[in-house]
Amino acid sequence: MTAETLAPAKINLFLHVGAPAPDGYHPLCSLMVFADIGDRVGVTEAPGFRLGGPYGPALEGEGDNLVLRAARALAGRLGGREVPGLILDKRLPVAAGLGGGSSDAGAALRLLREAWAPDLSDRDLEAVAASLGADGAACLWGRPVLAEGRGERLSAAPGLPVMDAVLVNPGVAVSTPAVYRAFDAAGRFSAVTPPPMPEAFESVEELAGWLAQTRNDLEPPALALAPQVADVLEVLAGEPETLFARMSGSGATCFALCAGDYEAETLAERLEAMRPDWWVERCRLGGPWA
Ligand SMILES: C[C@](O)(CO)[C@H](O)COP(=O)(O)OP(=O)(O)OC[C@H]1O[C@@H](n2ccc(N)nc2=O)[C@H](O)[C@@H]1O
Ligand SMILES: Nc1ncnc2c1ncn2[C@@H]1O[C@H](COP(=O)(O)OP(=O)(O)OP(=O)(O)O)[C@@H](O)[C@H]1O
Repeated sequence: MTAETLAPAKINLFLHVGAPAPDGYHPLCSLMVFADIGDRVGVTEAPGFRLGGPYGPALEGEGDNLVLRAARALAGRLGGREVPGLILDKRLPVAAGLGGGSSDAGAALRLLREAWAPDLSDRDLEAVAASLGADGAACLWGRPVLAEGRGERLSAAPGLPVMDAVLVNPGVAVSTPAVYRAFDAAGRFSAVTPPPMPEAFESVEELAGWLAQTRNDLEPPALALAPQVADVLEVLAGEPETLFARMSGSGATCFALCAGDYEAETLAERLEAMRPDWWVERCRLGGPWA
C-alpha cells in the first residue's frame, strides 16, 4: 500500500429540509460532524479495485463504487490519468445515514490529489467531490461544517466540543431517495433556518440543549419506512448516559451524545449486551480526523 486514510462516518446533528425544488432536490440546512471511526481507503501500485471489510459484501455486484467514480472524476479534471489500484475496507454499514459512500469518495480524492496534483486547490477538489453527490463536498475534509443549498453550500461550523458518542444501527438499510419521497408525500414543510446559533458551544451539555430546539426532518419519513429506528430512539432516550439522541441523515443510524468517555463506554457496552443484533459503535464526534 502506498497510502491509506480514514473515511470518517458523517453525523447530521440537525437536518432541516424544505419543500422540493422543481428538479426534485430539497433545500436544506445541516450541521455535520464526523466520527473518529469509519471506512479505510488506500491507494496501491497493483492495479484494480479491492473491496473488503465487514460490509464489503453489501456492495459486491453493485455498479461502480463511489471510490472508483471519484478517481475517474479527478483523472478527468486533470486531463486524464491512469487510475492506480484502490482498496476499500468497508467498516460502516451501507445506506445507513452515515455518508459512507461520500466519505469514501472524499478519502480517495484526498489521496489521489496528493499523488497526482498536490497543487490542485481545495476549492477545485471540492467541485469534483460535489459532482459525485449532494453530500460530496461536505464529506471531503471530515471536519465540522454547516451545509446549505442542496448540501453543497458550505460554511464554517460553530466552535464545537469533542463529543463522546454512541452510534447505533438496527441492521436495516434505508434508501435516501425513498426517504425523501416519503418526506414529500407527507407534505409538511417548515423553514430550514436554525434557531440563533452561538459562535461556539463550550460544552456538550450546552450543545445538547441547543440541539433540542432543532430537528431532523427526515426522521418521521424514515421511521415510517423503517420502524426499527423508533426502537433505537426509544432505547437511547431511556438510558441514563444519553444527553441527546437523534437519527442521522436519512437513517437508520442514530446517535447518542454522552457527557464523557466513561458514559459513552458504559452505554455502548450495555447496548451491545442488550441488542447483539444491532451495530453499536462508541466514538468521538467532531473532527477533523481524516
Ligand atoms: C440525507 C443526506 O445525507 C443528509 O446529509 C443528504 O441530503 C443526501 O446526500 P447524498 O446521498 O449525497 O445525495 P445524492 O446522492 O445527491 O442524492 C440521493 C437522493 O437524495 C435526494 N436529495 C438529496 C439531497 C437534497 N438536498 N435533496 C434531495 O432530494 C435526491 O433526490 C436523490 O434521490
Ligand atoms: N463506497 C461506497 N460505500 C457505500 N455505498 C456506496 C459506495 N459506493 C457506492 N455506493 C452506493 O451508494 C448508496 C448509498 O450508500 P451510503 O452508505 O453512502 O448511504 P448513506 O450513508 O445513507 O448516505 P447519505 O447519508 O449520504 O444519504 C449505496 O446503497 C450504494 O448503492
